[in-house]
Amino acid sequence: MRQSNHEGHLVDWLHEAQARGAKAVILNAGAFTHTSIAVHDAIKGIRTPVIEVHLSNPHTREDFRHVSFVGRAAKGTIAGFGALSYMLALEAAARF
Ligand SMILES: O=C1C[C@@](O)(C(=O)O)C[C@@H](O)[C@@H]1O
Repeated sequence: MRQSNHEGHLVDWLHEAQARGAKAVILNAGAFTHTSIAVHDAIKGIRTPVIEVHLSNPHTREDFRHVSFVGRAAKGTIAGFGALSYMLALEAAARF
């Protein structure tokens, strides 16, 4: 598990995930979810499936959180279940 406040780290780690043969990436991109074309393009640029995760359900929050550049590129999204969102994403990653 990795954490960074820097968008470029997320881009680099997505590329690294493919280079290292990761089975999947579970990604909570935080506020970059709603702003980052760079993260969107990195997800599109790798074959490794990316599962978008959020603790909260962004669709029940402010309008600006209703757009997800990550979600447009991800295999699927799990949101709104708090920490359980990560467990559900792990379960999904293990099954495909
Ligand atoms: O940083 C965060 C947290 C979040 O990704 C979540 O896990 O609920 C949802 C985002 O909208 C927000 O910017």
